[in-house]
Amino acid sequence: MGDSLENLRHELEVSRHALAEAEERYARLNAEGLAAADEFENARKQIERVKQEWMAALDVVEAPIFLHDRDFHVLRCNRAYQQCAGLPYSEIIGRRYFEVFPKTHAPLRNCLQSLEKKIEAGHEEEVEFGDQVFRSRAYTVNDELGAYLYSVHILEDVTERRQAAEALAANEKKFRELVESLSDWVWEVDEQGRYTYCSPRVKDMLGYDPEELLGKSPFDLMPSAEAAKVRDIFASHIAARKPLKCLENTNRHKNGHLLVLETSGTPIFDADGKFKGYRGIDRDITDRKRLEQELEYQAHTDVLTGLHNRRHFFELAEQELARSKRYGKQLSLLMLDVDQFKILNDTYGHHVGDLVLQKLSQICAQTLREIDIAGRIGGEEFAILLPETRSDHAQEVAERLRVAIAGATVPQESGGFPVQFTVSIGVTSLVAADTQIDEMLRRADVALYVAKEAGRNRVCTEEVA
Ligand SMILES: Nc1nc2c(ncn2[C@@H]2O[C@H](COP(=O)(O)OP(=O)(O)OP(=O)(O)O)[C@@H](O)[C@H]2O)c(=O)[nH]1
Repeated sequence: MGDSLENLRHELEVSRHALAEAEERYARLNAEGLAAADEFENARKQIERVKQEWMAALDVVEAPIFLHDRDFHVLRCNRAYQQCAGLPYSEIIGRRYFEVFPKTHAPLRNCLQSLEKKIEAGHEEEVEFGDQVFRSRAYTVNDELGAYLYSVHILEDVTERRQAAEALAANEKKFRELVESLSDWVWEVDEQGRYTYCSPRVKDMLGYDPEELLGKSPFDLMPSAEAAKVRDIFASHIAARKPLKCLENTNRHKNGHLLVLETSGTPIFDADGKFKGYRGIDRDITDRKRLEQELEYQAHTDVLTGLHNRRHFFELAEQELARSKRYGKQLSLLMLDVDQFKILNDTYGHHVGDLVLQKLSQICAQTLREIDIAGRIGGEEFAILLPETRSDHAQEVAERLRVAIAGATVPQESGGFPVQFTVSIGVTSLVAADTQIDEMLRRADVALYVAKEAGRNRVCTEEVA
């Protein structure tokens, strides 16, 4: 009995201890529980605040943004998304985004890509929605262990950018077609004068593919003497950043022949005003130059004899007179007339008369110097200007001519004896009082008249006292 009481007391004592411990543990746990509940509540509030801040931040973003789950149900969306969808927040959440906005009837490709975990973020993708174009970016968000949490989708309105890009591409195409349809060669050079662009027309013009010329300079295409001549002209324009206007230059075709180009261009500057080179065109004017030269030759030349015609002789003579006076140089003039030309024509025919005039011109060309100026100023009347020649030397030249002409013959059409002919020559030289070539011509004419009167086939000089 005593033992069982003792046992009971012992058990009571143990139970009392256990109870005290339990009470103590309860009190401790209760206190911890309350603290945990507080902590939980604080954390919940903090999470809510952060969430609101994030939503507020997303709302100010102009691009539509939404979060969705694996089944494409919208979890959250910003204000821009609601505006695009034309629905309030409450009517969007929980619906599949492609049935709301953009209504593509199926998930976007890049969204599927990121969900399939092939890539963290899907490729950018353009989505057309009505008149608008959006650039879609999709991201998958996972927890630390890699488990899927949700997807984020950003849609950026790129309608204007795309329209601008399309307009630019259309403009570029138009420009390229225009450039390629031009008969001129369009080019660009950098600040060093090296080609950075050549239109395909250069192939027809110079025989080179455009790529062959990139990095080369225009002077590489010119004969070296021409390059040296033109380089200075180009250089002065470029140094002053002046437009190049119709600058003529001779170039060598890839196959070797020469052609004349006309170069025009304007300087190019970047947005900061820094000089970046020139852009312009080259036109092949070879045929035009040839025609111009031909016309000029015809306008200046006597058809029968090939000497300067009357008008051109007077132009050149006036220039020479002015130059001689300016530099104090000597200048002499010969007036030369075929003797009895009328009889010669009447006797042998007009054709033989023409041959006489041609023969006489040939002898002049052979006897005179390069700088002498010979012109046919009347039917059988010739004038010869001898620059830097004083009177006695001019008389010698005239005498040499007279003798050479007297020794020449022209054949007859009928095959008879060759025909001889003579000339009379009047000589005069520049004096300080002369202001126009007419004054010298008048004196030479007087001398010529004297030569004719004195019996022809002779040289006479009209000196001024
Ligand atoms: N064959 C030929 N004759 C021409 C040409 N131009 C002028 N004549 C002739 O040249 C002749 C000039 O004759 P004139 O002015 O009387 O002089 P000329 O007979 O030479 O006599 P002088 O001068 O006194 O020695 C005319 O008969 C013209 O018809 C031409 O291009 N060809």
